[in-house]
Amino acid sequence: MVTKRIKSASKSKKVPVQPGNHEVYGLVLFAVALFCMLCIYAPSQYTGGLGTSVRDYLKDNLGWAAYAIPLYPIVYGVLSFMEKSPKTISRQVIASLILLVSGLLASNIIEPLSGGQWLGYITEPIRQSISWGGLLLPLVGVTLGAEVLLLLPPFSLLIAFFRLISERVVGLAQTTELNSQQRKLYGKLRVHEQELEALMSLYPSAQELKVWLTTLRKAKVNIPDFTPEEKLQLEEELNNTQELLQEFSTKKAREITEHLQEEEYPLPELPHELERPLKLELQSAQLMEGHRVMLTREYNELLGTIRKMNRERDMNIKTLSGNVRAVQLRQVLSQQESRTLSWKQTSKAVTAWQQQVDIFVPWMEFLVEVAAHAQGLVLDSELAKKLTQNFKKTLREIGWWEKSLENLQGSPAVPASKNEVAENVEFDLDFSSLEFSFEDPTPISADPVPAPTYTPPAPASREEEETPPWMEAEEPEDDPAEASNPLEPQQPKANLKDPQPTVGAIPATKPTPDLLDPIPNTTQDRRILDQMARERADLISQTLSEFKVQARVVDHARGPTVTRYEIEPAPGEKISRISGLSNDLARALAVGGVRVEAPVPGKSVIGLEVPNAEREPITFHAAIASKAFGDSKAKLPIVLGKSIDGEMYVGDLARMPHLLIAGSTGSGKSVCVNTLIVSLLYRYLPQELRFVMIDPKMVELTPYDGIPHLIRPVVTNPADAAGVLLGTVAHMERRYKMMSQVGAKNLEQYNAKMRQIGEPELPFMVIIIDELADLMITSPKEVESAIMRLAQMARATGMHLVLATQRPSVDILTSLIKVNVPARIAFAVSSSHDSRTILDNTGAERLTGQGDMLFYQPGLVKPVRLQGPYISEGETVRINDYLRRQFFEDWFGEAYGTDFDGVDEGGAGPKANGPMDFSDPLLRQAAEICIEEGQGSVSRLQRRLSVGHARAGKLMDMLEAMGIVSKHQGSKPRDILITREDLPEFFGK
Ligand SMILES: Nc1ncnc2c1ncn2[C@@H]1O[C@H](COP(=O)(O)OP(=O)(O)OP(=O)(O)O)[C@@H](O)[C@H]1O
Repeated sequence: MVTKRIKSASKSKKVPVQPGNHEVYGLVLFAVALFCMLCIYAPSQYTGGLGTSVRDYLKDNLGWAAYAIPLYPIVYGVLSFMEKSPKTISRQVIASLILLVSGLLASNIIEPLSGGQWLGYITEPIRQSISWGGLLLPLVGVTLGAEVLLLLPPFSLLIAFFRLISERVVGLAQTTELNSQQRKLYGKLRVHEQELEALMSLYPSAQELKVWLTTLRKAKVNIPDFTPEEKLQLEEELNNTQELLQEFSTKKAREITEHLQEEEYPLPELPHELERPLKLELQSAQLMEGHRVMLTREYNELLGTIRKMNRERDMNIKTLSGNVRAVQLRQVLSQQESRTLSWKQTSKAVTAWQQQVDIFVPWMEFLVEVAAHAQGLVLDSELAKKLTQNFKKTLREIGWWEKSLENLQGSPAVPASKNEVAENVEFDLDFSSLEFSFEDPTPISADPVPAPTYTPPAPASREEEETPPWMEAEEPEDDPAEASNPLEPQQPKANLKDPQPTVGAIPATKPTPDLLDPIPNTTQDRRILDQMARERADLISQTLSEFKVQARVVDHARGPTVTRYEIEPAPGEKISRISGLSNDLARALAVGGVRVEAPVPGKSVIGLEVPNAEREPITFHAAIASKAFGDSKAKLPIVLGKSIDGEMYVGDLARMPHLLIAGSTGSGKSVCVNTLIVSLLYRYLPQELRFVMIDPKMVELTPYDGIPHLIRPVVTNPADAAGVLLGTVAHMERRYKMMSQVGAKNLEQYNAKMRQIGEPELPFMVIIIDELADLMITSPKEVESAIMRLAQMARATGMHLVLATQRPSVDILTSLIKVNVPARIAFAVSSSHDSRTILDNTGAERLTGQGDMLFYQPGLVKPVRLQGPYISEGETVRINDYLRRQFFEDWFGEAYGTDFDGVDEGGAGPKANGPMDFSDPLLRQAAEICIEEGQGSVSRLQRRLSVGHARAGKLMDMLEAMGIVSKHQGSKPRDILITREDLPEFFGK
């Protein structure tokens, strides 16, 4: 239509050219053009009144287009002179007019009336209503002008443009779809590849794995060239491979399970002689009683270790019973391997324990005879002397002492039974007539007594295991058996000093430092150390100058694990040049690695941390004896470690308010977790602080089982952990409600109000998870969301989280967890990537292990390097044994213990109590415990039987129903209504 219009327009503009007239037309047109040019282009003083009016009129109405007007008469004038038809140029003229109008429209929309008044009538309403959107109109005009010029159908350019856009969009969508299919394939391939690599690392000789892996890798390279059909085919093949992999893993799992089922860790048996205390009025019997207690405790420890191994094995079998992947196979295999190793040590310890028991048991009978003998007291005092001098040696000489007893003058009192003697022996002897000389081994009779021939048993290896690492290199003095033998009389002495019973309940008190090993004397020769440091400083300066770095060592600070050399760069020298030389510096100093801290906070120097040739041991005992811990005002003080500047860092878990501990295996996490726990145990009674401990590895936290601070037994099954965490979240919400009811904003305010009205206060709660990865693998969503809720909200309620993991990967330390757990401890890791995952910073890859850590919490400029204190297994066992015997009025456990029993699988709430089940195998034991302790307490049962609060509660209800304990009497423990002798009536013989 537009072309038609253009054609008709060109027809209407037809200029008749007559021969001879064309010059006239030409002249007229030139005259018009000249007039227009004069009016429009010339300055106003040359144009006169008419010219100025014409120019003003044109400029006002046409804007800048007025300057183009003279061109048109000139063009047509030229055509006339050349006798050409105006038709030849009309199309271009029309096109130029359309473009001109479009231009005017555009400029009017951009700047009002810059394109003249006439078009302003059209553009003004457009501009006011759609502003710059009105530019679309001139744009259409421009395309129209171009189409006229290029002889194209109207709007064809616009149509072509939109078609192009549509095609591009469609093309892009198609490519995206293609890419996403490809990406999916790559993703699947990667998953299979990882699984295959993991399986191959476990079974390197499995040929089929190699073949599958090669095929997969080839396919991966060729994917871009695959047709869609080939891609579909590949997808199918991948599904098949997945099945094959599953079959392979299941087969291997079956094989491992068969081995696991054969794995047996027999429990040692406690001879019945050791079960009852030695109640003899003899000095030597008191010493021996101490030894009996120690043997029983060792037995319990061994039992604990072996049961743990059996439990771990059962867990392994359970893990392998479902659909297994390489990660589970690896976990089970590595646990099996470490179990085999630890069984080697445990079985040695069992043999050593058995040998000690074999030596000890005859003594119990012998002491009864001594007590029964008329002149036994003489022998007793000498025996006690010898035992105090050298317990182990004396113990081995029972033959000699038996002979001595036989040779004693006077006759035995011949008791009716040995037990009677034990209970009622009375001595009425005159020793003045007796003349004995017990100068060892002088026989007391004329007959020579043969020297003891007993060969002492090999010393138990337990003590060796517990030797702190810094003592490893030291040679034992004289007789190693002597030095580390538990038969030495420290234990009996301690028991003699301790007026409290070795079994049964004692009131809750904080543990005393004497339960810890003595602080070792480690004074190192300062002068030698300074000399060494100076030599190293010279070496550093020399190495720097060899690399043409202008810097010098200005000072040094010797920490327990590393020495920090402070380097001052010359003006203009870049820090990066010095940090870039860390490997060269490590080589020059002949150390494994150095860490550069640039700059040292608060100083204008660069710190170069170089491992010390010899570590300074930091013991937990020394740490809690420090001023920093003693004077700490922290609400929840935890010993973290000693800094390079020699300062003991004591953190406040309440302020952190949650802590993440990560590092590779063997770097010191468990020791650190232990020191954190024991720090709190030294500060708080169970009424003031309670723990929830989750330990899927079943090794690290289980020694705490049974201590009164635990609100429930240590959770070792990852499947239960999510439920317990949800229960903990529910308890937190309960605390919020309780706080809001009394208008308290936090635990401190709540407890202050409770104190005022004489109501019991709520304890702090510390939730410890050692190993987070195991939980995140079992039920990642539940665990993550429970941790999130606790981390975000628990602070005000006095509940704090400590999370430990040896897998610092992003699927375990998710960004959500990291955001909500701001305080971190990083132990040695293998790569800077791992360090970044933990600390969002590099550096942990340069740590030296054995408790060397980087600690960060909000408020610190950067992570601080600390050496964590060491606490041995023996020390924790001693503290736990001490705490296990404690009794306290556990109103909190009675009231809220069930919150922590976990929730049913359906998440319906705490596990239901259910009907009374008098067939509970622990019922008799529960009754015995109550009788032994002289009172009935649910929390005591819970701890001593290692059961949940709900089950302990049920046991107590049953005891009440049977008439063994009295009814619940408010805050007082229940009375016991029967004696031990009555027990057979209830439970049979
Ligand atoms: N603070 C410390 N001081 C001295 N030695 C330490 C310290 N912490 C750990 N060690 C040494 O490192 C060993 C391993 O420590 P630990 O068991 O705590 O490592 P871990 O990181 O928990 O390992 P895993 O993850 O395998 O359980 C300890 O047996 C001890 O010899």
